[in-house]
Amino acid sequence: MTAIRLDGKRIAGEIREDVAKDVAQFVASGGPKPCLTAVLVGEDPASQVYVRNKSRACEKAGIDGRTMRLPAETTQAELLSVVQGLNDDPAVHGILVQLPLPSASNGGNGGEGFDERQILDAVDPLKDVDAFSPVNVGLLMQGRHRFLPCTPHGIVQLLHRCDISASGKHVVVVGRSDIVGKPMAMMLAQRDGSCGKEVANATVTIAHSRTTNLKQVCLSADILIAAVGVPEMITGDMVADGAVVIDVGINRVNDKLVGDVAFDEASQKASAITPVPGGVGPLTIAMLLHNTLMAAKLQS
Ligand SMILES: Nc1nc(=O)c2c([nH]1)NC[C@@H]1CN(c3ccc(C(=O)N[C@@H](CCC(=O)O)C(=O)O)cc3)C=[N+]21
Repeated sequence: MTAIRLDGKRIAGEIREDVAKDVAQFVASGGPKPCLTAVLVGEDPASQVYVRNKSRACEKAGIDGRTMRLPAETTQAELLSVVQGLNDDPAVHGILVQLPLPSASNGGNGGEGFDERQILDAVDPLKDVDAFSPVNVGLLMQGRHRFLPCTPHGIVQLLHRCDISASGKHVVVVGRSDIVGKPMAMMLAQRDGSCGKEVANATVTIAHSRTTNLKQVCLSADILIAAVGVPEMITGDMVADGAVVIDVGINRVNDKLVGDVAFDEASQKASAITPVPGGVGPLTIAMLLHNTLMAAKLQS
């Protein structure tokens, strides 16, 4: 089988157009211009690229995309007070603290390294467009979400818009991060998904680096979602014939972007697969715009 390429970039474009129309309507009806402020600490080149893409996407959607740049040596207390200031600023609807924060060896927090959890916990849950705050994670767990985390939500939108049902299927999520793996599993297992029942009601397995017999587990997946951050770790022999493969990995290897899936091999087995770049990444940004508009609506 040769897989269909799931065009995340095109679908992200559709979502961004929808958001732009909604923003225009919201503003025309007297709402404030939605404003997203990204806080970028230090000079990590990958983070700079991401933050730049994001602010360009904001402008195109009619959203005020601001970036606050702080030096790596910023202290934990200073960063907390920056977040507090954004919480208190009524003109700011969405706050995103770009991760990872600079490590101790990169001079983060004056060489001590940041307590990332404490920073993320400080973001007002109503402005938490990443959905990283424990309040929003808890609401998601209970099936009464406000914001959905951008990457898993983008994947749900992709499946929905490509008419790929997860209902009753076995989904294997490789990776258990708070940002992707855990919320992804929860969203697909839920009774009422964010796009209706077709992208919900899955039987979900979370696999990870300690999973015994990872290959066999992956081979049992109807839908295989790779979110491990290891370049091309999922090889063709781990993909069942006809499976749908979603690659969340964005790894820079010798100046080239590669996913967590060995794309060419996996394409020989899968029925559908997302490329890297042009797959899940652009959807993450589209859903961030969606959440920013939602934040502006919630606050006005
Ligand atoms: N608080 C926070 N929230 C995040 O959502 C967040 C973060 N921190 N830190 C970094 C990661 C990474 N991330 C990406 C999003 C889109 C692309 C993306 O659009 N990628 C393009 C390629 C871009 C390129 O060429 O470099 C693609 O896959 O086609 C990549 C990476 C969001 N992150």
